[in-house]
Amino acid sequence: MSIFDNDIQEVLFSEEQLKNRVQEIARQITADYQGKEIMLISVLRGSFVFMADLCRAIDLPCTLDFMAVSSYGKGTKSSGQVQITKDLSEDITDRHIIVVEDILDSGNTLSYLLKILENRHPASIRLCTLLDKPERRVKPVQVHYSGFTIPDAFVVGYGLDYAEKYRNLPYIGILKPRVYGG
Ligand SMILES: O=P(O)(O)OC[C@H]1O[C@H](OP(=O)(O)OP(=O)(O)O)[C@H](O)[C@@H]1O
Ligand SMILES: Nc1nc2[nH]cnc2c(=O)[nH]1
Ligand SMILES: [Mg+2]
Repeated sequence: MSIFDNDIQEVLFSEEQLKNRVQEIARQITADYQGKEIMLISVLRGSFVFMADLCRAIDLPCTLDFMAVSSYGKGTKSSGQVQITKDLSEDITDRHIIVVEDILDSGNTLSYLLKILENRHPASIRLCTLLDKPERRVKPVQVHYSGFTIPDAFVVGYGLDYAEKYRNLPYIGILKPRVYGG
């Protein structure tokens, strides 16, 4: 139960389902990178909840860094203009990077971001996204780890916002269109 329940049309993933899937992804990453040290890069702000759960379930030497980009502003459609509002604190040269995202939608954010990071010459770079909305893709993006494929609907919760709200909802749900005037 949450004070936001009334704004949610349908629960897509419960807390339990999210927890189980995050653990599966973490096990896969742990197996794939045996003998290596990895660096997780969380794309703020949406991925902070996923990052917090994922990193604690990965059993590898691991460093963390954060980058902030924004293209949605207060709306439900990508502006197409991706802005870096905070860059990394660490050098990623020769590091094994996993970019951690909450959602891959049009692909505008990640195609832009991955290009920038690749130019910094990491040893390797992979993308881990909790949600993927392939129907909406405008820019192609290669995904290595994906939690769930979802339909074309605006979702909130578990870090994902609408106009900065709902990030603290413990589950992921489809927002009622009346909430954003859709
Ligand atoms: O594939 P795309 O269409 O580019 O959409 C995905 C991006 O949109 C959201 O970020 P947003 O710009 O809303 O910033 P936020 O993480 O601070 O909410 C989300 O966290 C992804 O980064
Ligand atoms: N909250 C939220 N942010 C997004 N960014 C891109 N797609 C979405 C979505 O469905 N929900
Ligand atoms: Mg957002």
